[in-house]
Amino acid sequence: MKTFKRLLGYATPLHHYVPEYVIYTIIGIVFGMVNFAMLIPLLNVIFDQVTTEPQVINHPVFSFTIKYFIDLFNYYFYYFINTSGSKESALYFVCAVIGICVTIANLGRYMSTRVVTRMKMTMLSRLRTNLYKKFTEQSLGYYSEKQKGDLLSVMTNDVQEVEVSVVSSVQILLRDPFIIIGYFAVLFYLSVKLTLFTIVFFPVSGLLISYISKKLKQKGWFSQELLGKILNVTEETLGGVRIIQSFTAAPFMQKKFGDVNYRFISVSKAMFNQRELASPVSEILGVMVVVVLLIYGGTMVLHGSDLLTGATFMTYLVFYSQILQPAKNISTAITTMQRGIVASERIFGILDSQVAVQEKNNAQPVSTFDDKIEYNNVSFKYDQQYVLKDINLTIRKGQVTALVGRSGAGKSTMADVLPRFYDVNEGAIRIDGTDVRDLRLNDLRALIGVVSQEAVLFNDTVFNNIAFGHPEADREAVIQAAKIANAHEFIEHLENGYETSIGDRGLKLSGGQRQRLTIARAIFKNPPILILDEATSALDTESEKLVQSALDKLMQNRTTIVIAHRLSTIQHANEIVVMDHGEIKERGTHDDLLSREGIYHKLVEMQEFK
Ligand SMILES: Nc1ncnc2c1ncn2[C@@H]1O[C@H](COP(=O)(O)OP(=O)(O)OP(=O)(O)O)[C@@H](O)[C@H]1O
Repeated sequence: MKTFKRLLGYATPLHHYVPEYVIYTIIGIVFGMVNFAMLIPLLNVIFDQVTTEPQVINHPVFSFTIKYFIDLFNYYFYYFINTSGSKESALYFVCAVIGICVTIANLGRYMSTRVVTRMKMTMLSRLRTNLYKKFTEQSLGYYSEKQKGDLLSVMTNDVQEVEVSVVSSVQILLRDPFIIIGYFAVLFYLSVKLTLFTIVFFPVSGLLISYISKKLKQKGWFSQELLGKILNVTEETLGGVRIIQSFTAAPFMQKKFGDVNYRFISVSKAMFNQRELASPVSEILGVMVVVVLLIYGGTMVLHGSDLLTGATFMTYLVFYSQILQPAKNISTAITTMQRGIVASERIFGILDSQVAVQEKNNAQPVSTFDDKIEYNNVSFKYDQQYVLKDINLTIRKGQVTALVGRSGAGKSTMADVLPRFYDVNEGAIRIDGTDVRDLRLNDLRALIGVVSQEAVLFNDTVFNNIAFGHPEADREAVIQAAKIANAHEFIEHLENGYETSIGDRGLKLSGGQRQRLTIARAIFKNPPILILDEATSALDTESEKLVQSALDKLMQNRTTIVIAHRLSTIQHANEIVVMDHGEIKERGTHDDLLSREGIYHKLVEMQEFK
């Protein structure tokens, strides 16, 4: 219930929808009922129950009661017979009333669905927006624990499930009980005795029918498990065709598959047959109920009860049949609602997840970097094991610091803790003496530019990729950045220049072009501190040169931490920090370190650097 209330909260303010919805729904129900009520005069006319003798009926005095409207109808009914002297004109009149009522009833229903659609769309759009916002704000640690597919599935499937199950169930639960109440009121009006009988009989039979059909439907989703087995055997086979063939094991595998397949087929057959039984069984039971009603009510009519005429009884049956569908709808809505609630809980699970890296309430603004970055006794772990152990490092303004070491040594982690993609577990990182955790998060990140190995670009124009996050940026500044990054020339040759859309993740560009665009993006941002993760994959010499010279220009006049893979970068670094198993093992310049014949020396010997 709490989840449900919270979901409705996403459609607020409810008063924008509820009164309108109630009015349209009532119009739909009332005119729908009037429509069926027209059966009585219609049947009476057709079966000759109406005399053409002139009748004196006075125009009723207005009051907001059912009686007034019945009297008004009767007034006109006989008015037409009296003036034309034929019953046909009454028939036309009744048909005209039916036509008008059907139109109004359907208009009411249509308008009410429009209100629901409006409310539904508001709710779904807000849910999606909030999820997306959370995805952009959630810290990186969260994403290493969660599967991307699961998160996407929440954004698509679960939101859709809420749409299908919760919203349509709510629509039914807000409408169909009123329909049932309304129709029961009319049933009482038509025959109290028969309705008292129905009222006892209806819920008992309804529950019985829904119980039996649910039992039949429920059985057997275990065949999903068998389907899984079929997939497993197939996957195993596809991965091992070579082995299967070389061991001439095809017949063996075919038999293995055949067994699983046979079991799946027989279980599925039984399951489908049983499921299909639900519908005829409930239909037969439903008709039985009507048959009992027919016998009971029919006997009343045959015995000439004053209370029930033939036409009234038939109308009664029509009204009664109209109750069955909403009753079924309500029972299905309650079950489907459960599914929707489970889906919403998954959505709320994400929305409620704690963001590990948060800004302090009294965080300090910062806009410049003046002196140094310090790692003071920094230790960090993702899970159990420390990945950074008691790191102490000072990087002075304007310096290039190269981080080198074997794969898994902790270089990327060193870089990631600076812009607070993760918070350190022990020690502190300070920028100009202030702990990064005391700074405003956006200010801190504005100081730092990140150029990663993988050129991450977005499906947008070249311009928007360079001026990422600043669509209003000055065109000249963007072009200038592209020029410095050696990208201007190739951009000019693109179909629409800076307005060319670069496709999904920049697939329309070459590897080197993508990298130069990411460099242009960093140049445009113009941060004082740069974290550069050098690409390891080789480009062709021409492209490599362009990228390298772009990088050199990017690094000019900046403080750079580079996860270095190129000897040229390392040689020019002011300090090389050699990491191993999360610790700084050696530091110094290239020549220093070579002469020490330690880890660095080995790395160079093993040609780890290009
Ligand atoms: N998100 C994560 N969750 C858990 N452990 C991680 C995560 N990222 C990295 N690690 C582990 O932390 C250690 C250091 O990883 P890191 O990526 O910092 O090394 P690296 O020196 O940059 O390696 P490479 O040169 O291969 O990128 C590794 O043992 C790695 O398995």
